Amino acid sequence: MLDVSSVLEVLKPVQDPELQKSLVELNMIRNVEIDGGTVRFTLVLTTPACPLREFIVEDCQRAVKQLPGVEEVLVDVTAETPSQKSLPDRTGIDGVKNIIAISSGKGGVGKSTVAVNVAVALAKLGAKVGLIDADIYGPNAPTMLGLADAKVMVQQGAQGEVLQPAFNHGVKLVSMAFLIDPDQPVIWRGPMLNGVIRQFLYQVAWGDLDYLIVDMPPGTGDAQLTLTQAVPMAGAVIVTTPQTVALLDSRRGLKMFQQMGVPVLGIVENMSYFIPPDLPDRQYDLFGSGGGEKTSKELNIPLLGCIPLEISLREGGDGGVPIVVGEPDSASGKALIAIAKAIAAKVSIAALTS
Ligand SMILES: Nc1ncnc2c1ncn2[C@@H]1O[C@H](COP(=O)(O)OP(=O)(O)OP(=O)(O)O)[C@@H](O)[C@H]1O
Repeated sequence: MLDVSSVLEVLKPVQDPELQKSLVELNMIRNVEIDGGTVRFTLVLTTPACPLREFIVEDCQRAVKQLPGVEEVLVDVTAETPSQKSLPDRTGIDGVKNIIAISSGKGGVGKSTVAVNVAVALAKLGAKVGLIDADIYGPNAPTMLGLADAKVMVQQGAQGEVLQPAFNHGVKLVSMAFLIDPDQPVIWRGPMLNGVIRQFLYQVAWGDLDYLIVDMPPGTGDAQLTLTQAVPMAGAVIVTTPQTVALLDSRRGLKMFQQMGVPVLGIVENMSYFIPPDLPDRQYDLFGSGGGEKTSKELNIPLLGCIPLEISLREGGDGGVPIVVGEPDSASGKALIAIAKAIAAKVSIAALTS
């Protein structure tokens, strides 16, 4: 007899491939309905950016089709991103589920490019996303998001004055660039940074967010400490290039996050190889190869992906149309979308298993 409990019974052995637990036990199968030979249910994933969405749906369909009398299995897929656990000594942000730092040991390795494209890719996949550009040395996220001329507006909220973030490509943005005078030397900007980071966390009308991405200044300075001491973080991603110096610097960053109790979700290797625009099938290892993989193995941190050096990626950044929107099928576009999915998966696993 085809009924709800027999459907749940055959679905029990189907596991979330990353959490390695039963979908039924994780309460990811809901609203089972049976209409003649048609079985319909909702699969609630832990992130709209789930990289294994299709596989999970197929596994569910295969399992239910084993039941006699089933002709059709319809799966409605939705997502509820789990929230990172709050910590006794750190204050979360109301409505913001997961805060992720994008960090690098040194400047110019493509940290902002990764932060912006990951944010936009997650938004495109259906998540609610915010981005804090906390980089005092090169606050270029507004340009990359097509918001170079935007201003953050101050509004009177219930809790006093709040900043209204700028918005484009599905991402809410606040940036140091909206606040600083570009002609002022960087040395004068440093002292204001800590206060500004707190303001960007707690005095912005973020609304509900699945992910708040923070584009950090390079290195292991005060901004990192302020952030990791203030809010509970879902994790940090370290961007590096294949060059050894960049790798050494990123090790320092890794240690700092670990000491502050922030999980390091993985390493992203940028500028891994060069793809000439006129010879898109060729690949040149300009800075040597395999550095990210080697570090990932040595430090036992996952390698989330490798991004090629591609002219269209820089052009997308300069033109305010991130490559994951402008040319999602390019090599770097694909790499960045896969990295966004990998980050989302790691965050969900951490939230559900910690
Ligand atoms: N894989 C890539 N291919 C082509 N250009 C890239 C790539 N990654 C980054 N760039 C370009 O390199 C420049 C520096 O990148 P980005 O601003 O993202 O680095 P950053 O680490 O955030 O630097 P900073 O520390 O100065 O903020 C930008 O012009 C960007 O478009």
